[in-house]
Amino acid sequence: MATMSYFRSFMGNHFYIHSKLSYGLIAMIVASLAHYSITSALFKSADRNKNGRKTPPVIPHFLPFLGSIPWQYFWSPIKLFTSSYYATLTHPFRIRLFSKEFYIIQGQEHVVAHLAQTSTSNTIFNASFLRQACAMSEHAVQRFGSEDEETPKYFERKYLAAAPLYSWSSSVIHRYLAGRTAFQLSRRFEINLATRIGAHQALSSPEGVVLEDFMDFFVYDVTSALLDAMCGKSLVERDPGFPRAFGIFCDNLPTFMKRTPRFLAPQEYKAREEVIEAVMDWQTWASENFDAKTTALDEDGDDPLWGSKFFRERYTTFVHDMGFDPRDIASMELGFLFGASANVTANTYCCAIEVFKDKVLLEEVRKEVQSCKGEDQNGLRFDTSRLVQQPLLQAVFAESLRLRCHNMFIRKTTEAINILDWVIPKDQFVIAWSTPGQMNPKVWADANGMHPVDTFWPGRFMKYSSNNAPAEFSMAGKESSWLPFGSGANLCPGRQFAKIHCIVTLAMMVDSFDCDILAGPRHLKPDLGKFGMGVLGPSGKVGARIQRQGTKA
Ligand code: HEM
Repeated sequence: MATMSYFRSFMGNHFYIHSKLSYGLIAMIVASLAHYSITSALFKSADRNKNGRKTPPVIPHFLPFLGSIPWQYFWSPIKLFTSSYYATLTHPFRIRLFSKEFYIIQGQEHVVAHLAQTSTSNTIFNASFLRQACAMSEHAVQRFGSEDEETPKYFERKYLAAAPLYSWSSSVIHRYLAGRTAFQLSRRFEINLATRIGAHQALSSPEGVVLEDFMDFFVYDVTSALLDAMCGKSLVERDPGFPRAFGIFCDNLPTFMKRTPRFLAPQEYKAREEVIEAVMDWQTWASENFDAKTTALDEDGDDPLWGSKFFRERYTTFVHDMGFDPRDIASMELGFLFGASANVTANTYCCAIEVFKDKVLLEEVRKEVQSCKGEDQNGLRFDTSRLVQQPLLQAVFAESLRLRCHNMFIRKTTEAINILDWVIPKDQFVIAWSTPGQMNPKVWADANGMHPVDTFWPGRFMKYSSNNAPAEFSMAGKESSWLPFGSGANLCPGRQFAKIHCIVTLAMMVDSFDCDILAGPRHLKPDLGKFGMGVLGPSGKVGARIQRQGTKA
């Protein structure tokens, strides 16, 4: 009897617990479906408000407390923006993650209007970059973000919503990368690169050499030519290992930004330490040896120790006048060198691979390069201003960036803003990507579907007229869907130099080398690990056989 009643009571409890669980589960499913239906209905109605000011709706989701996580972003981000539900959205909306909300801007006209805002701030990105990637001390990062810092007297504050030091530093950079100083930088780069290519070991023997990693040419020759052009020869001369360590540093931005523990990436952290030390050593040495009375300056005020007035003056202001630690200023300048080199080198590398891979394209590029040759008394090989106007070379540059450069633009509103007729309140995170526009088939597909948008085809940027006139480079009507350099208020100040760097390097290479690319499609696929952080280089090592031009059998 006792056993029976125990059995009955056990079964009764069991059913009771089970049915409670089942009811709970059913209730949760019903609540989730109801929540999804409500958020869907609100989402659909958000764009219907014709009275002007609209609020970006929350993306439909099932679980009220969890929100919506676009998982695909983590393994296939380009597809997320090109062939998922998110790709169909053409207006601003909100994503909710636990208790946080982010505003996501979709639709090209909205993205461009968002980037034009001057009252949104990117300080949060700048601070994380300096702290996490460039290892600047917390004290210095705080000073950069402080509204209480005073900038030098001659400074006119920029209209952007940025703390005084960011704003000042940015305006000095804009000045350095414009007009005559930018022109001189380009010339120095061109001369340095010509010298390095001329002395290249691989080209001294007619058989040429096989490079296990084609990127080595860009790290040791192209990047060194650029560093020498910006900083003078002393940075690399004082630490000949700098280009290699700098290459590792640039290639590992995600490692630092994600704060990967040091024991998982010892080589990467070691490389970062080396480059910070090297920049500090060069700057300290230049500061100790520069003498305003005796050091020779050229007609632009540049000197051989600092390479340019730009670095000399920034050091004097930050270290001598404002009392920053030289190591923190080395971190800051490392950040600048990263900005000036990482994307530009990766894009030029990708362009060289595309051009050497396609023999028809190579011959067409060579014809353009040939038409711009002419030695001047300074040893420059090309008429650069003519070279950078060549249609196919420009198209190669633009198409590589369209396909490979994926930027995430993250801002915080400092006041309520209007993005066309959508209103975003103060103190909100607003995010946009360059990807949806750059991969939009409606904008970029060719008429007969021969060149899908995920393939490299410079013809997208060429305009052919019917009356046998030469083809022209054209971006007409597509500008808002091509945002590798951003747009509006924070547009990249190095974009003109980036074009010169790419086209001049390509011209010198095709004029000097024959080159076989020794890698299959698997290795050439974009490295999605850096998605959102600029140009995606190939995901594997790319071998190359290079040989002096014309010596190939
Ligand atoms: C292909 C090459 C390049 C790409 C794709 C690129 C892309 C960008 C992007 C997307 C931004 C931010 C725009 C925004 O937040 O709205 C930016 C900013 C910046 N870029 Fe570039 N860039 C390139 C080359 C260069 C070069 C060669 C230099 C310097 C010589 C440079 C210096 C800078 C600086 C200093 C900023 C920050 C500007 C400021 O704070 O006002 N960039 N770049």
